[in-house]
Amino acid sequence: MFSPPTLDELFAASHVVSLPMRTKFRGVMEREVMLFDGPAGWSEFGPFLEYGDLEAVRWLASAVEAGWLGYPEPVRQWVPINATLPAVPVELVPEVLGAFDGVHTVKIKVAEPGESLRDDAARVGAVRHLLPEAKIRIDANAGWTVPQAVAALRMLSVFDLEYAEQPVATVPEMAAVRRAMGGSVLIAADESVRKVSDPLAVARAGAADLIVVKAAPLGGVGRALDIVAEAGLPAVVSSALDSSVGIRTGLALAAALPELPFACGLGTVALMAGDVTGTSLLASVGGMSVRDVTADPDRLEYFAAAPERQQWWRERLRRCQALL
Ligand SMILES: O=C(O)CCC(=O)C1=CC=C[C@@H](O)[C@@H]1C(=O)O
Ligand SMILES: [Mg+2]
Repeated sequence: MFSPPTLDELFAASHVVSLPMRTKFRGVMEREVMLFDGPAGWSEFGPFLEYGDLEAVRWLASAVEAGWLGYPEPVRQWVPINATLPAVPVELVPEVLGAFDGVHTVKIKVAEPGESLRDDAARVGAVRHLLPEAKIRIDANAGWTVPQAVAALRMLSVFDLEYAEQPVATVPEMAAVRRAMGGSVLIAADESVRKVSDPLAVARAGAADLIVVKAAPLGGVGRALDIVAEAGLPAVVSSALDSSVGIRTGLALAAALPELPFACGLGTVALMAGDVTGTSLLASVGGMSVRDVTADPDRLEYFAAAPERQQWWRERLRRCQALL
């Protein structure tokens, strides 16, 4: 029987770092996470700062599973990876994509607050121009209403989209967009899987063609594998903007899924200007080999968060551990 770590064991294994970003992503220029040096390997607890404890506790379950139990047997040793393009101005597109090696698939953020469909079309068009053969997927992070999504997808489909991720917020809205598009653009569910009490509702409602799965928000690799099996839909593994330690967990999920029909969004360390290891998990020639990651003590010290932020994370850990 697995006996989970006590709070004292978690405290003793923990390190809080603040990693600088190269490009603003989710509106932030730095990513704070807590890492654990667990008996089964390094693991990451990095719910975004604004998340409440009930959501954050799933990220802790994932970190405990990874650090104290380890990962399931991989069924593949290499995972195809997409480049991720934040909602940057068009003139920055070549530079941001230049950080990714061997780009066959690009995920582009669209529907950013304060931006217009014209900005989205310019960004997607710039990628299509730069990479005529690449697969292009877009992610609206629920930024559109149903009519806006239908209009946007009709317009952006001229650039040939692999799929559109979370165009709208709710499951019924996702179903409405999917119906309206009639299969001309595939619909992927992200927030409708990872931020809801029932991650299978979207599949049951026939509201998506595929699901995006992220190990930490779903409570770990084991639970994510179960969700994919039960959903019965193709799955894309993606990151939560993690350090290489957290990416390792996503990689374990991608490596263990019986089918992996899409490139995975695990290349996001390329968007960061600092990492906890000198051998970052970065894609090369469009993919990543499955391997372990160890945090480097010098980097943990160099990127250590300010004392008051460490305290904030310890309080969060205390509250979430009580909810596990
Ligand atoms: O899937 C990818 O290409 C990268 C990961 C990614 O886009 C995300 C990571 C973390 C938070 C999210 O806002 C975002 C997403 O919505 O998928
Ligand atoms: Mg998404």
